[in-house]
Amino acid sequence: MTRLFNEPDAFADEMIAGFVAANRRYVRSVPGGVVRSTRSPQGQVAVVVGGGSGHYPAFGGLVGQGLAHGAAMGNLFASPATQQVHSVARAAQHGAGVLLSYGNYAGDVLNFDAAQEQLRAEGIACETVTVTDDISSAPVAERHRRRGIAGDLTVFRAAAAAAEAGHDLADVARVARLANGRTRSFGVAFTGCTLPGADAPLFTVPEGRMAVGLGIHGEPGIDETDIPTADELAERLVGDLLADAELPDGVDSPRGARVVPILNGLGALKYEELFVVYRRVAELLEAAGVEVVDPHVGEYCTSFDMAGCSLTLFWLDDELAELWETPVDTPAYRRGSVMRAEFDTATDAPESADPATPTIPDATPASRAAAATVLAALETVAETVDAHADELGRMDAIAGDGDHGIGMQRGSHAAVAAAREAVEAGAGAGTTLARAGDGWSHRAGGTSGALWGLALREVGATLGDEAAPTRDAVAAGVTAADTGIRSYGKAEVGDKTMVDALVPFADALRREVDAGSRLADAWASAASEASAAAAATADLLPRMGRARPHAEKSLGTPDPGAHSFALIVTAVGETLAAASATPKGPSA
Ligand SMILES: Nc1ncnc2c1ncn2[C@@H]1O[C@H](COP(=O)(O)OP(=O)(O)O)[C@@H](O)[C@H]1O
Ligand SMILES: O=C(COP(=O)(O)O)[C@@H](O)CO
Repeated sequence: MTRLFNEPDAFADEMIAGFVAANRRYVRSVPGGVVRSTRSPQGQVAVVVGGGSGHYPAFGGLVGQGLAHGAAMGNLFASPATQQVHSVARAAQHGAGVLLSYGNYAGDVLNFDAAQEQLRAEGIACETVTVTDDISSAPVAERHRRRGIAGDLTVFRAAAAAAEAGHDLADVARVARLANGRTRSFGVAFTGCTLPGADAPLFTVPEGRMAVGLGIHGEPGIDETDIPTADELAERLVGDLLADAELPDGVDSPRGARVVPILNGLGALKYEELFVVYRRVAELLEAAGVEVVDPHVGEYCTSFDMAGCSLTLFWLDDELAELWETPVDTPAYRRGSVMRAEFDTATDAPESADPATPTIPDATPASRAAAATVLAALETVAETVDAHADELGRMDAIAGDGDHGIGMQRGSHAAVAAAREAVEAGAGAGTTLARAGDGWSHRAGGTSGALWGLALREVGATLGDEAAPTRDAVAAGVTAADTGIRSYGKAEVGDKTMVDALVPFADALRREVDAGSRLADAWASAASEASAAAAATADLLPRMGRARPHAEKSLGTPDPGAHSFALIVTAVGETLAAASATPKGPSA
C-alpha cells in the first residue's frame, strides 16, 4: 500500500512537483506535465509521451536528452486531459512538428487525438504512434487493439533517437511504428495495488496465486496459476514471447535474431528477485539461438505497488540496432555519454500560471438565475457520485481498471468548483456549464472526463448567456451533447458504453418536450428510460474501451459509465423538480 501522502487527491500534483524539484538538471514543469530543461535544436522533431501517473519512470522520468522532449502527466491511472497534452506539446515543439506516443488506452487515445487535432489546427504538424506491446491484451489478429506496457521504452527511445538524428516528422513516426511492430511484452502479477488514501486495493490477486497477463491498471488477466518458481516463470514468459505467432514481420526464427530483453519490475518486486528470473531468461534466450543485446533488468513502467513483472523482447533490425546505441540522459534512464546541451533559460510554468482563462462574458439576469440552478444541479451530481463511488469502482473493476468512481468524483467536484467560481463572477448558464466542462475534463482526464467535459460544454454552447433556458433549449443542448459524444468517442448504441444510456435519454427528453411536458417531468421520464437502458447493458458484450478485451467477464454487470450516467440524470431531475416547485423556478 501507499503509506506516505498528504491529501490523496493532491498526490499526483505533489509527486510531480517533487519530481521536478529533484530533477531540474533534466526537466522543468509546464502546465500539464514536464519538458526538457535543456535546449533542443530548432528544427528538431519533438517526441511527446505521456499517460497516467503511477507508472514511474513512465512518463516524466523518461524526459531528457536522447529520449522524450516532454511528457503529459495525468492523474493516477488516468490519461492526461486534452489540455495537458496540448500544453506540453506546444512547450516541447521546436518548429519541426510533434510525435505523440503513448500506450494504447481508451482515455489516452481520446485525449491525445483531440490534442493532435488542436495542434494541427494551429499549424503544428503532429503524428501519433500508439504502443501496443502487451500480447495478453488481444490476439495477434488484433494487434492494433493491444495495450501498451513496458514496450513504451523501446518505441519512445527509437523515435527519440531518430528525432535527435535530424529525421523529419514522417520518418520519426515511421521509426516509432517499426519499433512498435518489433516489440512484444508479457506480464504477470502476484498482488494488486492500492492508490493513496484508498482503504482497499484497486483489485486483488488471490494469496499464493499469479495472475497471468494482468494489465498495469489491474485489467483482468488471461489466466491464473499457482505462483511458480523463478525458473518456471522465466520459462512461461520466454515461451509465450518466442511463440511463432508472436515473431515480428521479417523474423522467421529466433535463431540468430538480435533481441533487447527488458525484464521490468511492476513496483514491489525486489531487484534481486528480478535478477534470479533474468538468469533463467538469459539461458533460455541463448538456448533458442537469440543474440542478446544490451539486456535491461529494472523498473521501466510500474503499476504503483503491484508485485509482478513483465518481459519485453525488442527485435532489432540494422536501423533499430544503430538507433538503440545512441546516448540517453534522463532522470530515470541513462545510457552512454551525452554531450550536455545548454540549459533552457525558461523557468517552471506551474499549473496556476496557465493564462488561458478568459474573462466572464456578460449575461442577462435570467441566464444568471439559471446558472444558479446549474450550480445546484452540479452539486447534486457530485454528491450522487460520492455516494456511489465505491459501487462504480467495483463495477469498473470487473472488466476495466476499477477507477471509474474515483475519476467521476475528481471530475464532478472540479466541475462544481469551476461552476461556483463562474457563478460568483456573474456568469450566465452557458458560460457556467462551459467552465464546469473544462474543469471536469481537465481534472479527471481519462475517458469519462473527456466525454463529460464535452457534454457540459455542448449543453452550455446551446443555452448561451442571454435567453432564459427554455425546455426546448435544454432538450436541444442534450441532443448536441449526445451527437458530440458519439462523434468524438465513436461508440454507438449496443457497444456497452455510456452511449447506451445517453441516446435513449436524449431521445426521450426531446419526445416529451415536443409533447408539451414541463421540463422537470420530461427530464424525470427520460431519466427513468436511461436507468432502464443502463441496467440492460448488463446483457451486452463491450466493444469499446478498456473493458473490451475482457468482454465475457463483464456479462451480467452493467457498464459503469452507463450506470453513472443514469444515476446523474436521475439526481439532476430531482434538482429540476425542486427548482420548478419554487415560485421563481423554471416552470417551463
Ligand atoms: N468510446 C466511448 N464512447 C463513449 N463512452 C465510452 C467510450 N469508451 C468508454 N466509454 C465509457 O467510459 C467508461 C469508463 O470511463 P473511465 O473510468 O473514465 O475509463 P478509463 O479509466 O478507461 O479512462 C465506460 O464504462 C464507458 O461507459
Ligand atoms: O490509465 C491510463 C490511461 O488510460 P485510461 O483509459 O484513461 O484509464 C494510464 O495510466 C496509462 O496511460
